[in-house]
Amino acid sequence: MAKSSFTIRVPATSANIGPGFDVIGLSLSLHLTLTVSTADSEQYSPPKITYSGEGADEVPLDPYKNLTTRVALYVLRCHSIYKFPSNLTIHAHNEIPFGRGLGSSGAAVVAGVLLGNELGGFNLPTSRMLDFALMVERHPDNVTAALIGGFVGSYLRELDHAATEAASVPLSEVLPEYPADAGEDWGMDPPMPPQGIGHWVRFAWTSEINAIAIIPRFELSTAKARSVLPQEYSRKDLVFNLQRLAVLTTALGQSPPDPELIYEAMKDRVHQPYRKHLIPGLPEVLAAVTPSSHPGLLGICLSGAGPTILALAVSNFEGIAKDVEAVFKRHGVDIDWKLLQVSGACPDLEHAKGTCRSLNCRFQALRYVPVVLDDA
Ligand SMILES: Nc1ncnc2c1ncn2[C@@H]1O[C@H](COP(=O)(O)OP(=O)(O)OP(=O)(O)O)[C@@H](O)[C@H]1O
Ligand SMILES: N[C@@H](CCO)C(=O)O
Repeated sequence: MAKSSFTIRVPATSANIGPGFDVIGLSLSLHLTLTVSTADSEQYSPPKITYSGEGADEVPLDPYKNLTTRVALYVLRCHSIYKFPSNLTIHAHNEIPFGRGLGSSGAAVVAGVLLGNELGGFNLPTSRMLDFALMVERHPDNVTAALIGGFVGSYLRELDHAATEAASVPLSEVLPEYPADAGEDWGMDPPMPPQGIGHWVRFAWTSEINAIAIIPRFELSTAKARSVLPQEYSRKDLVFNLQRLAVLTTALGQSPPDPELIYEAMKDRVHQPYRKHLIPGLPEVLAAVTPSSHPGLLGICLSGAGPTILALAVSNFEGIAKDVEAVFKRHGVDIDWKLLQVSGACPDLEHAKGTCRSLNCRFQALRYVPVVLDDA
């Protein structure tokens, strides 16, 4: 009886970093880890999921409802495999809090793509795996940083008419909640992702910069936080963000990092001002903690769609976190905080393309890159 097992580990991510709305993301040292095994047997038995850690009390354990396994099944079905392998067991251990702006859904989606790829033995290139992830989570910043690792910028290619249609299918058709007893008789084939939807580059990251995640104890869904954004922006506000984004992507790779440059470059006028009423205390938090009031701080912003605050700093981590906590407390919001590391940029071309999966990469920080480890 053949038996195989493997582990998939995908990092949390922080998107936007101030001015880079839907463009830049960082992978962070909190993980979603799947421990997977399959075993051949004469009789088919359906997948069994167990789950521990963040979200354990709310995540569905039915493989046809769970986000990660639905994504894996989508990848399998796109390759004409209509059911999970027999005797599949998955234990998910999750350190990424749900709905806080730390990319929990992006990590779950990327884990699903890696799982589908591994179960099917497809050996898909990274760019193709990103296509699948982008059919599910349609802004590229979290999923690209989760898949590639490090400090990453990405854009979506302008698709031709047919590809635009293919990529615009409603999520419910990409990921229907399959009835568990439907067997292979699904009706429609799933929509194939167009080729080469997302493109990315990994920026340099200075290893002395750490990330403080100050995490309010309430959830804010990305969908809700996106629904409050305007459809149009003034030229003034767009130029404000573009100027800062251009500086930020290089400034965070320079050693020693320059607090004056980075603090200003992490300001934003595209999403944070519109989200402030969803996060009590946000404007005060952003105004109260500066490099002059808190030496060691480089910059501060909303992490992803919030409500987590991301402070980048080289020292004084606890002092910064405690003062943000005090501001939130005045607004009746309790928080938890974590000191996290960001993966760095490896100058090796293979790594820069995101194809390196080595755990022994000499660039220490690459250990946060998502990995599939063969435990067999
Ligand atoms: N490990 C997981 N397994 C299954 N479902 C998950 C997992 N992680 C997240 N989800 C689903 O994703 C939802 C959270 O997604 P949402 O996009 O609102 O927030 P987020 O990804 O944590 O934040 P952001 O996108 O701003 O960084 C959860 O409520 C849950 O339904
Ligand atoms: N760029 C996205 C990230 C959400 O995770 C947003 O801010 O809505």
